[in-house]
Amino acid sequence: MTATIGTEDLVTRLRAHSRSYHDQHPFHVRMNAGTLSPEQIRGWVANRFYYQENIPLKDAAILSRCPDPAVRRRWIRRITDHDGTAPGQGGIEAWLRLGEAAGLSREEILDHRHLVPGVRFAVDAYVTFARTRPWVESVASSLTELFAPDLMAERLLAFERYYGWIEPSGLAYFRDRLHQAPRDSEHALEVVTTHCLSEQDQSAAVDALSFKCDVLWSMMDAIDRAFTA
Ligand SMILES: O=C(O)c1cc(C(=O)O)c2c(n1)C(=O)C(=O)c1cc(C(=O)O)[nH]c1-2
Repeated sequence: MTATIGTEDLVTRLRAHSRSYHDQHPFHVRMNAGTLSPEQIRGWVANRFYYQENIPLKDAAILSRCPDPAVRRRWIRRITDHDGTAPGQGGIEAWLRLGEAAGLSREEILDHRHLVPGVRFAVDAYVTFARTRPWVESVASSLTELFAPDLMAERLLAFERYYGWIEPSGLAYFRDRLHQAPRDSEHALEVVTTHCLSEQDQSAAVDALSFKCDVLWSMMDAIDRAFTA
C-alpha cells in the first residue's frame, strides 16, 4: 500500500518554490527597480506575448485530458479569461493593448518578429508538458500563479512610477490578473491536494512546479540575453 502524506506538507513543499520564481530573475529585478530602457521593456512585452498566446492552448490540453466535469467546469474559465467571449475582449487582447501602450504595433507583436528562440522553446515545452504528462501534474505546473500576484502588484507600481511613457490604460492586463491569479491558483491547489495523496504523486506535483519555474526562468534568461547589451 502507498503511504498517504498530509496535504500541509505538500503545500509547504510547493510554496517553497517561491525561491526559484522568476520574480528574482535579474531582468525582473531591474524592471521593478525602474532601470530598463524602452527598448528592453518592448522586447519583454513582445516576447511574453508568445506565452500569453499559448496559455489557452496549454489549458485546452489540460481540459482534453481531465476526466472530471467539476474540474473542467472551473478550468474552462481560464480559456475565456484569455480569449474573451467576443473579439476585442480578454487577456490576449489586453496584452496587445499593453504592447501598443509601450509603442509596439499589433502587427509586430502578432508576427513574432521579436520572438527569440529561447522563449519559443520554453513556452513550447510548457504546452508539450500539458499535452503529454498526466493532467494533475499539468495542474500542479500552473501553481507558479501562487507567487504571481505579489510580482504583478510590484510591477504595476514600478510601471506607474518609472515608466510613465507607457500609456497607463495599457496596464489593465496586470490589474485583471491581480484577482484572476489567486482564484486560479486556489482551484489548482485544491485539485493537487485532493488528487496527490501518495508520496509518488506528491513528488510528481512538486517536480512539475519545479519544471514550470525553469520554464519561466529560461524565458527571462533568453529575453535578458537578447535585449541587454
Ligand atoms: O507576468 C507574470 O509574471 C506571470 C506569471 C505567470 C506564472 O507565474 O505562471 C502567469 C502570468 N503572468 C499570466 O499572466 C498568466 O496568464 C498565467 C497563466 C499561467 C499558467 O501557468 O496557467 N501562469 C501565468
